[in-house]
Amino acid sequence: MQKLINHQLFSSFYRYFSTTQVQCSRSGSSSIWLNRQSRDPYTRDARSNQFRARSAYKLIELNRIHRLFKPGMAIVDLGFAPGSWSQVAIREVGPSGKVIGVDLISTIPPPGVIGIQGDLLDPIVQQNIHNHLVNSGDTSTVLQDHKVADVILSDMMMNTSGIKLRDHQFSIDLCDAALLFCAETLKSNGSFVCKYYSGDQDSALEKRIKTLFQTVKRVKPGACRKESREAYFVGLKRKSNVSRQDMGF
Ligand SMILES: C[S@@+](CC[C@H](N)C(=O)[O-])C[C@H]1O[C@@H](n2cnc3c(N)ncnc32)[C@H](O)[C@@H]1O
Repeated sequence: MQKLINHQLFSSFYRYFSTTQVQCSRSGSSSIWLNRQSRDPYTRDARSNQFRARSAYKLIELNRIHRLFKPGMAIVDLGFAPGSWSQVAIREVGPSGKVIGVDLISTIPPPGVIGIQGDLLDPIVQQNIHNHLVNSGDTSTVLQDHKVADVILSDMMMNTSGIKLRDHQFSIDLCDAALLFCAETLKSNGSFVCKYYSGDQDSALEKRIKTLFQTVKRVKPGACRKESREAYFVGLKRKSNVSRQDMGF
């Protein structure tokens, strides 16, 4: 928990730092970036299929391999802006399902998706998600410990700084926050997808995920940039009766 509090204090500094850095580096390399985008098949496909971002194809591939979604499911999409994962999820679960997207950034959610602006690390935001999952949407009521989501997705990350250690640590903290949220909210046998930036703590994180899920896979979908350290953990079949202590928190 102390780690999460530290993370909260750190995040406002990090947001400032990373935004400033991106602004500086974009101006120097914008033509290279634009050139790469125009030649990228995922960017082209995303545009013609009206996805809000090329990252839709990462989730499409993960779903093709692991069959995460079924019609009628309740999905939580952590770090959903601009919304391409939520577009994929709502298409898969259909009108009888539910997709709740959460992000620090204010974003108009895709049609059919419930959007919540806030920080996953904020307990009020977590309560709000929980309330939407059980239908009331009433944030004044503190609900009991119901496990109600079928799938929890986390593509959470701030702009990367280019400093490997910092990006890795930051992503591991976000994965831990998402994993703890799974422990509170995900149904038995439910699934988890979590983005991480690879580094020396990958195996320790994998071990924590394995305490909560029967099967854990590491996947680097084709749409991830080859040069990027980004990859995903997929946790399948959530075990029941696992405590925070069992998970090493
Ligand atoms: C790579 S983007 C997600 C892209 C999205 N999956 C899509 O396909 O459109 C990562 C998002 O995570 C969000 N994020 C980072 N930390 C967060 C936090 N603590 N709580 C909620 N959202 C967070 C960022 O604001 C950012 O919009």
